[in-house]
Amino acid sequence: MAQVVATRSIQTSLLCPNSRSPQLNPSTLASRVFFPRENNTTTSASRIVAMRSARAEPELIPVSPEDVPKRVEQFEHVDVQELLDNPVGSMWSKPIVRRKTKIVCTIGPSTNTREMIWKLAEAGMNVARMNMSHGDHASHQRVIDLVKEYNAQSKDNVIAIMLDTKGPEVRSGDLPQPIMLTSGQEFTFTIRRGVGSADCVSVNYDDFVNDVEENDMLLVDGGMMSLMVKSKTEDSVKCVVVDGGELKSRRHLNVRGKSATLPSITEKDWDDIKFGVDNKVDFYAVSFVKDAQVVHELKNYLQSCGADIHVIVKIESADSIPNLHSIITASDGAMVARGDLGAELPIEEVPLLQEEIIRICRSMGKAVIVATNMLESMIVHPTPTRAEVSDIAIAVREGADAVMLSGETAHGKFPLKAVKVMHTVALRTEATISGGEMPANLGQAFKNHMSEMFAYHATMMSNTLGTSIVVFTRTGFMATLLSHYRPSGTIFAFTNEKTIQQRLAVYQGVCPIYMQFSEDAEETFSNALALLRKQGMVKEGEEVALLQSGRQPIWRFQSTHNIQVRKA
Ligand SMILES: Nc1ncnc2c1ncn2[C@@H]1O[C@H](COP(=O)(O)OP(=O)(O)OP(=O)(O)O)[C@@H](O)[C@H]1O
Ligand SMILES: CC(=O)C(=O)O
Repeated sequence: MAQVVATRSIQTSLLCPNSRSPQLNPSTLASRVFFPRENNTTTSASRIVAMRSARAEPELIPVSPEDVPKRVEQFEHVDVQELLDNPVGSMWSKPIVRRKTKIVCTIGPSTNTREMIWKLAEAGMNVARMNMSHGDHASHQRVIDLVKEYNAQSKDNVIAIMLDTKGPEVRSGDLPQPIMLTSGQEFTFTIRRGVGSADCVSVNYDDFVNDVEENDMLLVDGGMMSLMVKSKTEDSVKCVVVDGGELKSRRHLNVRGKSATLPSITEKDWDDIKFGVDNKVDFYAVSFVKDAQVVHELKNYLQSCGADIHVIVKIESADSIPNLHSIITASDGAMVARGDLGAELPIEEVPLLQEEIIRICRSMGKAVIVATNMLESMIVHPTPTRAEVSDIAIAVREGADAVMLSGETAHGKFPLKAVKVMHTVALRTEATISGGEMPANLGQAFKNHMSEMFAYHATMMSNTLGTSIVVFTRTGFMATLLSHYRPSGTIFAFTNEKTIQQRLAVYQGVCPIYMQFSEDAEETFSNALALLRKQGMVKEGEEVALLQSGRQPIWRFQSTHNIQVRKA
């Protein structure tokens, strides 16, 4: 499967404070982790390659079809010392390390074909996002059908579908051609329709004039250009250009520090939400949520149509910040939508808010996605900037469930490379996050609840033994609970509901697997272990922690709650 590229020894040897490599200083890191690419003498690295080829082939699964011949490169992160020290064979009985942090890809003109959806999925996409600000229902329908087709034929991978609402975006109107704006010149925005000249353009929002005041800063495209408000008339706002540039048609407009007084869910959004219900998407990403009320409204609507779709709130509006707790409490997860967030609020607040939103979501056991500009330069360049790589690493370290690509995969030149970079950086960063210890103190808050207690102890057990966890879940609840304790091993979540399998794709560390449950618990357990062995997800003889619990126990009579250690 796509995420699998290395073996567990990376995690244990690189990061365990008590292992043979106590400190990650640059010299030990270089010598212990990376193979020299060119060496014609017999170094440790070349001996390892020789040792490896003499053994049974390890479970290294290609990241993409293009990677198949490059097997040695995939070993770049194998711990050389551990290979040398361990007797032949022992290393390969440890669990395989999979990427835990999930990748959301926005699908657009660069990726909306069958071939590209398949390639993205094989490269590591976990969630396909459709931005309803662009395209039409027919084009989004094709993408949904392709993702469903991929899921139906894939044995060991599943892609969730996320519909991102347009929301109350304020945009400038159409222009016959782009206009150059220079610092110091005057420029006017008007609520009159159809205006597009060298010194004035329409705005798609009738209350624009009421919402802005003298000396407000208007940002175009999140700050690519800025204009200061000088005066207003009944239907127009006169500005002076501060930072100039080229103004194109239908550009995003934000007022620094202010949110538009528009409903979070517009008429178009309701139409798109209905489209999502008809197509049974897995998630809505709801734009410009300002309070919990709108989340309740959407959830009530979904309940009234019997739709089981989870709601991810996009935190991007200045007004949402004082209500963060109540908004996230009402939702199933949050997205740190850094584009608009950094336009409505001072840009230096973005990293602090990112950390805070991740912290709140983690404390509440909700999914959290970090979005926008993660590999922006890869829209046009084949390699990322170092700052972008660090940005991904920070989101992974902060504990995001998922990181998101926008223009990089929607209209970029290198969508597959962008996913591979994200995959590699996330995997490498995860290897530096120490595992094998007590799970975070989430358990204390829930210690009187049976499910939480079981998830906590299953995590403890698997961390102590260095195993993966196998969990059986009908509703997804136990798998998400385990995810939030962040065990070091993979959470193999077996479910007999396709919708649950798809939804679990966004959660950190969860590998969701669809399987029919038998009436007999024992038979189901052994079917699950056989399937894991057959797919190469665990090795013959590998130990796993097995958990069956939850609010709706599956086998009430035989095994309501249980944790076991089994050999696959
Ligand atoms: N379904 C689509 N059809 C056509 N183009 C798309 C589609 N989805 C995304 N894009 C293109 O990819 C770009 C980046 O996608 P993203 O989801 O970040 O859009 P955005 O945040 O609305 O950005 P913008 O402000 O440029 O609209 C969009 O600006 C658009 O040019
Ligand atoms: C993702 C998005 O909408 C933003 O960053 O503004």
